[in-house]
Amino acid sequence: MGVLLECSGLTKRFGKREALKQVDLSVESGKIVGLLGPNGSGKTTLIKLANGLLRPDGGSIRIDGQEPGVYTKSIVSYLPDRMYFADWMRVSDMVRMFRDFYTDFRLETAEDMLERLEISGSERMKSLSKGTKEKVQLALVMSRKAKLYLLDEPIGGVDPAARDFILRTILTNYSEDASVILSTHLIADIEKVLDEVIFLKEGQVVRQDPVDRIREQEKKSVDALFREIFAVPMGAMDWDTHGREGER
Ligand SMILES: Nc1ncnc2c1ncn2[C@@H]1O[C@H](COP(=O)(O)OP(=O)(O)OP(=O)(O)O)[C@@H](O)[C@H]1O
Repeated sequence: MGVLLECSGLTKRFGKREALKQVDLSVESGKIVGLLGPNGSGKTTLIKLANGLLRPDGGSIRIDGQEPGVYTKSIVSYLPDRMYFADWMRVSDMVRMFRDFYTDFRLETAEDMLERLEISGSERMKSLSKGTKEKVQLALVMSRKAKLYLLDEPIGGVDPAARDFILRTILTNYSEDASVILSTHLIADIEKVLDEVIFLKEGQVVRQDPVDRIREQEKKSVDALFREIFAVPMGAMDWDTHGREGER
């Protein structure tokens, strides 16, 4: 299995803030990888760089050997952290848009998934709940036969029962030589499907390991390890008796 995503010295700045600092990492094809880290650690920035929505300020990022561009967009299926469609559209319009846009779109897969999720094609996006909109988007993104799926918080807004369906959807809808990179805060829910994890802290990779190795070496779950590495010291905040943050 070859390397599908490779970052070398990857750096991204927003003004004076360094969102990513000299990131080196590689992801092989055939893996489901969790991109994990606290708020502001650089997960979305990395995903946007991989998708060509941002340009690096230093270092490089390559997908299937190429810098993000026309070719990589044809093999990457991207679920953004925010909605990007017009509210007036019906679900069926969205399906049609994906079918027209992407030659690798599998119409039957999309229709089957939406049916299982009990989402009708005639529904207007604006009439759907936030979680249902997310399900529609994920169903469409996973219906492409891509080489790399970049999913930014794919289960953030959906209820626990639907999360399992979505995880199974992710597992069953990518081919063996494809990879999935997903960011999430819901580690306990998702770690059972992950092959590897990448921990990001303040724009740097602090750990990249297969999940099995973490369980073997650390004798704990990824969720427990994450909580340990990223624990916020109790003394960092003082709370007064009314539950408000106290003055320090
Ligand atoms: N467009 C922007 N302009 C300025 N700063 C930005 C911009 N996008 C991201 N940042 C900053 O870059 C850093 C990394 O942000 P990013 O959104 O990648 O983090 P994240 O790990 O995805 O966070 P979260 O878990 O909260 O979604 C943060 O400090 C953020 O404030």
